[in-house]
Amino acid sequence: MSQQPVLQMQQVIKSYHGARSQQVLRGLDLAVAPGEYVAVIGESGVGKSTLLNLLAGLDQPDSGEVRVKGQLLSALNDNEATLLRRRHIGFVFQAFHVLPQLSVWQNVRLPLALNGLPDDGIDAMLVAVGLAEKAQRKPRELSGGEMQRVSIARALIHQPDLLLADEPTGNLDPETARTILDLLKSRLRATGAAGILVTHSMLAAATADRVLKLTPDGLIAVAP
Ligand SMILES: Nc1ncnc2c1ncn2[C@@H]1O[C@H](COP(=O)(O)OP(=O)(O)OP(=O)(O)O)[C@@H](O)[C@H]1O
Repeated sequence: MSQQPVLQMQQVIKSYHGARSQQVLRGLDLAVAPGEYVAVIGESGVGKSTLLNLLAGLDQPDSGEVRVKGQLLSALNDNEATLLRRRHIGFVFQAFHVLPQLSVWQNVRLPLALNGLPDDGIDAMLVAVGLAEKAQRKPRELSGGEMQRVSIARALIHQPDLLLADEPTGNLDPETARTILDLLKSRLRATGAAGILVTHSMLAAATADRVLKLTPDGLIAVAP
């Protein structure tokens, strides 16, 4: 990889110590180049959410390194980790997580406001995701597919380097899911962000450039 990876994991180990201890990730390595779109599939309980939480700096590995834009996450304090996440990462979730009291336009503006950036590009982004005419609507007036369009627009408006998508089409019917996956890919391409799509669905994963299967033995490349 000639450019510095936007995301790099090296020998990441993560265990949980509940009623019984369980090592979920056992020495994971992953590098994602700027602009690359990678899907991670894997069976329920194998550790996909655990992996995403580590990538987002929301949890810490027992050992090993996670770097975002070259910055070692474990070297950052909580405030620095929040700032890195806010500025450089966008999130899309299965449950949308749009704020119900804000309009579509205000939801999309949030990352700009949080980063102290000007309100530029919101209208163009809403056109790009097909929501220009619904800018003043509240989320309760939207369909599931429309809500996911809002969250894609919100995840990319501040031009993050990395987008993390956790089962983004899990709540959508197959036809809407297909449209949303196509939109996600085209918006990633348009903004130049790298993407990590975590999904159960091989059909969804096949829209990415590279598909990795998370297994108890690590990440294994599979043909898209
Ligand atoms: N906070 C926690 N404490 C203890 N065990 C946990 C915790 N979070 C996850 N686990 C366990 O770690 C394993 C991996 O969970 P994780 O949620 O990462 O899997 P997943 O691949 O995302 O699953 P799914 O596809 O069903 O969402 C599971 O066995 C789960 O029970």
